[in-house]
Amino acid sequence: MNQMQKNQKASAAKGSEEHTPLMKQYFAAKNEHPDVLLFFRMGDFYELFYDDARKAARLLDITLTQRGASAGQPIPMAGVPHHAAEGYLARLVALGESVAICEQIGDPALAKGIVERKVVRIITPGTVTDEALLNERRDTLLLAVSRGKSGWGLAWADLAAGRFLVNEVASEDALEAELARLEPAETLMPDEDGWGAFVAERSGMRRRAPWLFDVDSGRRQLLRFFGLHDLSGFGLEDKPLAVAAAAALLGYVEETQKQRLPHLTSIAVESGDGAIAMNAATRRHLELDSRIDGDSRTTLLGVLDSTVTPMGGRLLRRWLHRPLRDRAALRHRHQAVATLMESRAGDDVRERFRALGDLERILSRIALRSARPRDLSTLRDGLGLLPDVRGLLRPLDAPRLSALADELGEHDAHAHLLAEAIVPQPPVLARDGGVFAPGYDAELDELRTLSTNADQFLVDLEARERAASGIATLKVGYNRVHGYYLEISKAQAEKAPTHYTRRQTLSNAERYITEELKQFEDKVLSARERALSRERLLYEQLLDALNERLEPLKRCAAALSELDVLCAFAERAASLDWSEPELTEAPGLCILRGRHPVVEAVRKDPFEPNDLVLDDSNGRRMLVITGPNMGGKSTYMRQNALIVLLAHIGSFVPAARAMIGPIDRILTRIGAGDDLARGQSTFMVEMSETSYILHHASDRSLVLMDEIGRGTSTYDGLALAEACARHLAHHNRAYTLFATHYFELTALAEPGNGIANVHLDAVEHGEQLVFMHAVKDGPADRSFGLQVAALAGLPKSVVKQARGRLIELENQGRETPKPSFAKAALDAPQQFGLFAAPSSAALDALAEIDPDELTPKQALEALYRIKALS
Ligand SMILES: Nc1ncnc2c1ncn2[C@@H]1O[C@H](COP(=O)(O)OP(=O)(O)OP(=O)(O)O)[C@@H](O)[C@H]1O
Repeated sequence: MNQMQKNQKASAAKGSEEHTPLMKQYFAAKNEHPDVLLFFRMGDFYELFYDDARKAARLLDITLTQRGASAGQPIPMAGVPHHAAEGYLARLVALGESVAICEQIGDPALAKGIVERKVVRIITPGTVTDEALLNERRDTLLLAVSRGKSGWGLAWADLAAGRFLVNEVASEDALEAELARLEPAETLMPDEDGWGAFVAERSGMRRRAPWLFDVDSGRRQLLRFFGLHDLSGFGLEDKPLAVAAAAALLGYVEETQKQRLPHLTSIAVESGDGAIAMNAATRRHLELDSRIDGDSRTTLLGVLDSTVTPMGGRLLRRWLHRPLRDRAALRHRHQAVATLMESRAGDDVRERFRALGDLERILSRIALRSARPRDLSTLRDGLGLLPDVRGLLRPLDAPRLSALADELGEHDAHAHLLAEAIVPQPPVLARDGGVFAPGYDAELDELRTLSTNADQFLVDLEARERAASGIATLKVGYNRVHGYYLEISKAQAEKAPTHYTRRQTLSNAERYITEELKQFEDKVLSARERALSRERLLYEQLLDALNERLEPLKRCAAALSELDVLCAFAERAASLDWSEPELTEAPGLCILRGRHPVVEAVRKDPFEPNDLVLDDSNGRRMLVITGPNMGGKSTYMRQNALIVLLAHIGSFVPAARAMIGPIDRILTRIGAGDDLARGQSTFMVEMSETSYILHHASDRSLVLMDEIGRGTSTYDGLALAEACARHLAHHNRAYTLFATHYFELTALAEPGNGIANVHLDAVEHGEQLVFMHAVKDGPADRSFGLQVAALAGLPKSVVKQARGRLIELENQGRETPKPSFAKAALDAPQQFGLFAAPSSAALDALAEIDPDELTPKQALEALYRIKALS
């Protein structure tokens, strides 16, 4: 029980007799929903009390006041206006808070005592479906995790899109990777000990009673929910942990939404086998869609996402986080992109899509019966585009595009229905009517005619009564409370005919009703009322008709989303000069004139393209990359990973040519900007990420290692870096890019052992240092560390002092033999010339010389000789 609950319980218990009836009602509702903020409807406001009020005041920056006292204690209170509640709810949900909405149920005017109130809905970060509470371009997921002997079960649902998926994973690492991929807004877990911090400390975590994750009752629950006899159709028979998670998730959704969920019609298994595996660290390091500094534009998604519709944008994000291994499917995507680009049909489709809207979420709202009139008009306009889009796709020769054209389906009847039913620009809310077009429903038209003709009747009546009474200023009016009236100014009131009955007295006028006006009022008002209820009925019927076609309509929305993404790929490829990658069956990576898509996009100066060739035949599986700070090592490594990733989502790539063999994983160890936030030391994180890589990399994995070992003392770091490099090269045999400042590691490269050196260069122009950014074969010959430090604005005196010390160190290094730690620390048997001493021939020659015996000329010649030997 948290502090808030204790306070409230104490306060409620202290003197429940003395609590006002209203507060008793409040406590009853609050006790049922102790863990969420309770929005308690009072007239035009939602009020929050006690700790809820304090919390809301803090989170929403609203005023904390007091509402009298109950049980002798002042009641802290904060409130938000009912009409503006959506904005506040959106902020709370974005902060990971859940809110129970307690509405007034009865009519306050009719209630004896206080009006009845009831919690009608609980809004939680993972279950929201209201347009205003959702991020347009990001899936909002609710996820449940179950735990068993064989691993973990995951189930996640996107209620706003009507998707429900499950998976099982065997290791904690895989669980963490899935959480990083899916980024759920809310996660349900059994309330038990022993969860890793990456689960237990996630924001939006909700602990639930462990028995809610029971497999057997979970299976029964799923069968009941989907109305099935067995779960084999979903492929869930041998996935008990996934079943348990799915049932826990459904239970929570039913509990909070308090309504049916007809749009969750099936569960799909999304196993990890079909995707290129990327762990949480890799997703972070590659800055796919977020950066530590929060600038999402300078991420891969920021550059790549030129989708026109929000649903296309969301699909692209999903693709980016789940690169495929199915090369046939990828080739079909590449071919579709090439065709859209060459034919320019992509541009035409995109043009049409600008009017498309978010059909995927609209269909969910139709299923949940919360669709608003403008959702229906957007759907109408979207369906109206289909013939055109199909026409654009038909002539194109690409199997995926033909398949998508088919999946769009035929929805003419429903397009027609909507076109006939809805006025061109319907109102925001269905409540006030005016949604249905004239001619759609005869009964509605008749009722509307009645109220329209009423206007003429009133004009006539006014004229007649003026003439009969002789009061020229008499006028007919209407107000909500008193209905229709005849108004006469105070001065003329005496002339009012006797059959006028007084209805209302104002300071300067009297208002009357007549029998005729009363009859008219009943007829018109009831016509209006009946027209409104007729519209409500028609609205429900329209939703019914659309719900009958929900599945084909959902398939249509999915096909439109995919088309949007493929067209965006075509647009990007054309605008950014990207080329079609070749997915080869032969292993290896050959990327010619590759570029970093994000660095290229943000740089004002041209980007220097670089090649990467890794395969067995040329003896290069690992590149040791050296070069100055700022030389471009990290950029080079990441650009190759991003190119591989882009190829595996179906996009073209920023390279002149890319031939890419089968890849099973992308693994990275780069930088460590967010380590402190994660409560581990920089070095600890570095080592645990490295350990993960050494345990998981295969000969089909692409591994990036950036400056490993730098987090500890030089010799420890160097020893570890070399041992890891050797393990990766000889044991994992992964395709590895290994950037390092330890020049000693360049000695790892030997003919035939799969390791090669490349370097990046800089040249000094007087005081200036110019980075070439070109990757060249061979090791770097110097580091320019001090020059870069000077560029960074280190005080001149410090740089000067460092330069002096460097010379000293270098001289010492030459004199003192380096410690022979390497053999002991490294696990590999081979001996590498780690700290290659000056060549022994040169030393021998030096030993033979007696300087006292030499003339200056002989000394100079000897020096040249020794230099040649070294
Ligand atoms: N191929 C390139 N063409 C043009 N500019 C580049 C290229 N590669 C890198 N750069 C520029 O150089 C900057 C530094 O690159 P990067 O961070 O990759 O260097 P680094 O060698 O990894 O440095 P450090 O060793 O200090 O981490 C980049 O931010 C980018 O602006």
